[in-house]
Amino acid sequence: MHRDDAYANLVLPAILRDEGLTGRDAAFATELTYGTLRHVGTLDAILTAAAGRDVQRIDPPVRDALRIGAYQLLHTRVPAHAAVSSTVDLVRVVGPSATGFANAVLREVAERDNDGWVARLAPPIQTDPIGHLALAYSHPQWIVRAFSEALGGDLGETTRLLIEDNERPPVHLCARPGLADPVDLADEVGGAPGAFSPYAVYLGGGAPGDLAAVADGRAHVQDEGSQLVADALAAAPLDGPDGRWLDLCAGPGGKSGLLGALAAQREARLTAVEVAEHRARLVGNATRALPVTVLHTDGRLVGSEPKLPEEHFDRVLVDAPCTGLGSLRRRPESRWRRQPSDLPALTRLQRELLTAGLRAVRPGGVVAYVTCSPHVVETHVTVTEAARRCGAPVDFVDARPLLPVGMPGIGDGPTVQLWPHRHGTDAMFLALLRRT
Ligand SMILES: C[S@@+](CC[C@H](N)C(=O)[O-])C[C@H]1O[C@@H](n2cnc3c(N)ncnc32)[C@H](O)[C@@H]1O
Repeated sequence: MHRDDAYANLVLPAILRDEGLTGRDAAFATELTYGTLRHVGTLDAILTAAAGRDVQRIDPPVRDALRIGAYQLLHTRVPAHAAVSSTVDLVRVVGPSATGFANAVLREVAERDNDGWVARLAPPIQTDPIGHLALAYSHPQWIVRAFSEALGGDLGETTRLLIEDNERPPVHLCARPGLADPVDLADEVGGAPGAFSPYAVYLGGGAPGDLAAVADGRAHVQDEGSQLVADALAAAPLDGPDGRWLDLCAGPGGKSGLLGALAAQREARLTAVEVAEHRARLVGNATRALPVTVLHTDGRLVGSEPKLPEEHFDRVLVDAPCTGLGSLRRRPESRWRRQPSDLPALTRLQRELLTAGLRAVRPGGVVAYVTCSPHVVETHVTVTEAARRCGAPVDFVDARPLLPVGMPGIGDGPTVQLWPHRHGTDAMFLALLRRT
């Protein structure tokens, strides 16, 4: 993972298959991999202290073995002697000259539990709350700062969010409207209907790729929050025609799948735009048999691409590329890959795509701007800037009444922010804008 910049959720299943690991062994290997990747920031601080030298100066294969060993010692019920000896056995393979060193470092790590190490190494919460939370809950400081800002500076809530990010989330399915009933689907897959989305099913366990309902297009894998924001766009009140829907950033096709199924029920047609060729193909697969036209092009070409005329569409979704800080639970390595320096290029693209969406919608039509990030620069700042610069009059629509009745903690409007620790969803942001 560290050497090749790979993604755990893509690489690990193939490795487990190649190694013939199944059942409890596969589950344990998965927990060690995901857990170590999530906690690596804190583990590295602990290993640096235990080794008496910067962990970055340890030979990478030995360093990775030590991280896995420290994770076992501090976060699992594996007995300390077993964690140390299995890690030393691993070091014997990847760096034989370092076995004595690894043994000494891990014995030092085992001297304290995780809380003991945090108490020793983290800066005091009173003087450096961001630094404290970053070390205690293994997130980069800039991400903790961004979360805290989006949560109005509430450190208690920020802490709950960081804790939630370190948990493995359940898989959510979307029972496609008109094609599957969520209660029946929950029975079929041994899951439970979702708490908020009328289409959601929480999968109890097992691989979603093996499910007949997913294979035959009655359902797809999709976070419940993603379902809610797509549904809110479809539910926004509209005067006049309602047959032309547009998804300007469609790949890999989760929201297009749900919008396409809703469009089928309402005799509407969805145009799904995606700039990356392989992702456009995924959108095609995800929307087979639905009233969806996939367009492999740049969404910013509204007005110059003949199939994307200005003032043409009734409902437009701009599910913009973003840092993904709202779905760190699902991608254990991503918090360490993302950098604050990613923001300027991303926010510029977000602004340009939202501006294009606002040009594509007809007067009276609705645009939903969505990110799976709660970073205020990607949410409120982008929306305000795009609305100001788009050159057309736009109003905010209060999105809250378009979420399920009584759903708590979605913000003070007119935009909506969902949270893993409040709703069990990814941290989806939704702004609804109407061209006047
Ligand atoms: C957040 S993802 C969309 C997720 C998707 N709506 C879903 O629910 O599955 C953003 C997508 O926008 C695409 N994208 C990036 N720049 C684009 C552009 N200029 N025009 C169209 N699509 C773009 C990315 O390739 C990526 O697939």
